[in-house]
Amino acid sequence: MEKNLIFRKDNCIWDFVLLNPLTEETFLKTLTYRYKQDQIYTYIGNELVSVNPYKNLEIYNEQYALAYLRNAPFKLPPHIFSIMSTAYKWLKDTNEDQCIIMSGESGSGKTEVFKKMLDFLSIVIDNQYTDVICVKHHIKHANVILEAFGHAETTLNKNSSRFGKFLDMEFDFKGDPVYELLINIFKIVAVVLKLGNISFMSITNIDGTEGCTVSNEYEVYDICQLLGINVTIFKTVVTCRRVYILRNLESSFINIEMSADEASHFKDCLCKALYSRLFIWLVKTINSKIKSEPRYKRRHLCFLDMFGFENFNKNRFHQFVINYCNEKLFQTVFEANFRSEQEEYIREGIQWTQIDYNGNFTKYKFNDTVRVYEELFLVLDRSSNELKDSTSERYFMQKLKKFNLISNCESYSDHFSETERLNTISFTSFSLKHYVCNVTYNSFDFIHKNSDVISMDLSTMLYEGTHPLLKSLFPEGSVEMASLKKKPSPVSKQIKIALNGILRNLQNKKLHYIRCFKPNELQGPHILETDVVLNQIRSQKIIESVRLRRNGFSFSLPQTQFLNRYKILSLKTWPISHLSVIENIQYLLHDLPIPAAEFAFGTTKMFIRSPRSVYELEEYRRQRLNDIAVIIQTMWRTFYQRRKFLKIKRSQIIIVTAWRKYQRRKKLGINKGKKQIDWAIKIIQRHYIQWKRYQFLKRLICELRPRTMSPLNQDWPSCNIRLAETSLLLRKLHHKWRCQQYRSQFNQTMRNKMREKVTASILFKDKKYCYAESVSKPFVGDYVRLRKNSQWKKICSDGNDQYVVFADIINKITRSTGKFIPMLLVISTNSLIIMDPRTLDIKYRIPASEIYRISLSPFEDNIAVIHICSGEKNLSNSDVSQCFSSSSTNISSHAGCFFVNDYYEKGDIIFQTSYVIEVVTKLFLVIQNAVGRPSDINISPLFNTYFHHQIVTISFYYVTSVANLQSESVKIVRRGNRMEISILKN
Ligand SMILES: Nc1ncnc2c1ncn2[C@@H]1O[C@H](COP(=O)(O)OP(=O)(O)OP(=O)(O)O)[C@@H](O)[C@H]1O
Repeated sequence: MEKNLIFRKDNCIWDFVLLNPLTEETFLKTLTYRYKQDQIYTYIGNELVSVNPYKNLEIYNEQYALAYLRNAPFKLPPHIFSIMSTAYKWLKDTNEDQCIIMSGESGSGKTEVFKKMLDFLSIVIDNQYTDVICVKHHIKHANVILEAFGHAETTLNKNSSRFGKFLDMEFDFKGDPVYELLINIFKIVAVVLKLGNISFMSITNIDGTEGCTVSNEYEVYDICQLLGINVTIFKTVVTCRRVYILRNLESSFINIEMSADEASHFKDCLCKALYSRLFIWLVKTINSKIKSEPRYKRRHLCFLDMFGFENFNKNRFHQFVINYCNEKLFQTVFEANFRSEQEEYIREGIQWTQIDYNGNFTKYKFNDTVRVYEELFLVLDRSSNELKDSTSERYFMQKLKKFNLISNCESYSDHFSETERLNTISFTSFSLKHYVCNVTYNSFDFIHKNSDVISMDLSTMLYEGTHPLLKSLFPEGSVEMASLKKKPSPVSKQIKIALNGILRNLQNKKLHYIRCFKPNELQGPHILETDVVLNQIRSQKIIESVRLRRNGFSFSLPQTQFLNRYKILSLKTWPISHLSVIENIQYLLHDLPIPAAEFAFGTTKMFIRSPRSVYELEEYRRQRLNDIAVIIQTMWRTFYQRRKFLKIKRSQIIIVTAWRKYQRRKKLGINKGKKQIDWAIKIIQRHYIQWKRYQFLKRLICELRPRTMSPLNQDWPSCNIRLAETSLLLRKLHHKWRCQQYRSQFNQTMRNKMREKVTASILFKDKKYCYAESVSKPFVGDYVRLRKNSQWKKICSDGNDQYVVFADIINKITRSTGKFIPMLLVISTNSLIIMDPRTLDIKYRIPASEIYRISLSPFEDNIAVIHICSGEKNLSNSDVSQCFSSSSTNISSHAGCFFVNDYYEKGDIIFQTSYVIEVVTKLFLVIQNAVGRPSDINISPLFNTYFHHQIVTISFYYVTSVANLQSESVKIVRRGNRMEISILKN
């Protein structure tokens, strides 16, 4: 269910199929209850019953449309959007055209349903195509225009359709409509209105004959101006009748003046002709504009909104035609719904108990009434052709009697009928038995309205007008047509052709029914008149429909089509199965999570009982199609990549072959002359370089011998560029040798100092502004004493262990956090001790084996401490000296101290130790970057290193407060000359 969409609480049943017991009373009670709750829609299986609310309900907005589009119909309360959504989805998913039929009396809400459905479509149809947006507007605009022209107020409905709508929308394969629309003309409407204002005045001519004249001439001028016709001709045509006479074998026309009444009647005919022809032209124009090119087969979604059944006090030709359409439509729907469906069950061998749909209407026979209509139309057409005075209804009635074809039918009765002889039915009236009720029609004007003919003079006058539409509206006015004397087809014929066309159109479509009910005759909200509704329940055979839906099936498909459509839902039937269709369907049904009772096998078809099962089946199919789409995608990608790979492989083979070929050719001595020259060049080069090297070594011996042994001496003779590499190696070797010579002079104390200098150099070189200056200064070792006014203190020195105190760091930490008193941090090879500087109480002790291997203090100006140690193994002196000798870093004196007592793996130490020094230096930068500027964030990192050949992992701890030791690990991997450092959070 959609977010933020609140459906009204609905405790009553949604589907009349579930009604128990099923009687007119229970049906009416449920309908009334739901209507009072504003639940105006209820299902009968896959049909919908709608009761006109006569008030606006907030259930037709975009949110509702999308909710019904996205959800299964049975998940949400009944709604027209649900019917619409089902039809739309079927249209997209199957090749079947869909048609939604709205049926019901005049004022039951059919047109509103139609409009809401268009709203639904305009919401759900994809907006990305500008054509589609255009179409949506066109549909709406066309509907507004057609409503404006074709609706009128009647006693049954304030906005009653006077025309039937059959909207046939073509959809392309993407489910978007593919047509456009164009309309507009108002001048003629203005003429019709103005004609209505014209009145006639009786006059007596000089010869004593009666005539008439237009009393409000200004209207005539307006009309003539709008239509572009001559005023004098107009006045003559509307007041005189031209009569053809034959005198002394000579024919001529004379004008006979009409009385005021005659002229007024004539004017009304003109009005009607103008309006009706304009409307027909409008519909034709819209149809021709919206018709798409029949390039390929598209799917159709149709809506049939017929004018509703009408029964007034006086029923004329209009009602006669409207009710014919209703009768015929109802017969078709009824046939499709009851007769053909039940016949199909029997034909297909489905166990079926016949439903008696004649029920209360045994006296009424559809076919009878429709047949009577057909014959009445026939008589009407003949009468129209024969009759010169087209206003005589008596003539029509006599004709009916004369033909005497229909008077024996039960559905028909008139003045002459036995049953009606004693009744009050007038001579000019006849009565027909309709599926809704008996209706008495007055045949007055039937012939005239059916023939829809206007005088030749009028047609000619209008045809010759300058208004661009008149020629198309009155083509019979042209000289050519006039000579043919061709009359337009009678209305009855036009109606029959149009209706039969529509009904034929319905035959191949899946029909969806919306049965509209009118709740009351007052046309107001909140009132449900039992009699009014009961009559509709009976006339529409609703109870029988519910019974049919309850016992029948909502959906059927030929077995092969059923299998083809749903076989993807079982692995036994898809992709390939060699079983028979029936066996496959049986396997398929077995694998489906839908009860078997929902399906029935006919001899050639499969039947599915409830709409819910059909929907579920479709949902499963849709999901499965998605899965299959993924499989196809994957397979395509695999195929595509493999094809690419094979192409690359082939190219590689071609390149390698070519290369080998080239090598072979080279080896076989092709281009021999060039090879010899190359060889000679190489020999000469080699001799030259040997000579140069000799010269260089000689110079080295001379130049380096008298020099001092100081490792600080950077002098080195220059050399030829080809000897640069050799020169560098020699220089390094020489430097090592000089360092060794230099160190061999040291005693243990000096050695220790030197180690500290080296560490200080690692830490501060290129980082401290005073570094360069401090290099040559001897390292004193006791920097505590160097610091005046500090709380620093050398605590003790016991045996091989030495302690470094850097209270300033602690001081700074505690000052910045504001939580702790100044502390002393003591780092030894065995432990880290934090002490109160005033009392020298040990506050915190961490065993060295657990915490650190290298500790580093990078903060205070002149302080840097690197302490490399291990609880496991001490380094021998030779190891240490080897370690230092491996370092190319200059040993220098600096404030700070350094201890080396490292664990190493044999054979790796030289490389690894120098590497660690490099690492620590880099690490320092990493930490700086990671935690910010050291002066702001006071941390004291403690490093822990492990050496595993080329991989060094250093864990370091940093103290954000004395009591809070946090740890992180840095993984360092050496790749050639490059070192990759990454921080691993613990
Ligand atoms: N769903 C609805 N919500 C609100 N008002 C409605 C609804 N359906 C119908 N109405 C009201 O009922 C009136 C009559 O409805 P509508 O014109 O659709 O009837 P109809 O069956 O098409 O009649 P006809 O056959 O005479 O054309 C509408 O003008 C409208 O005021």
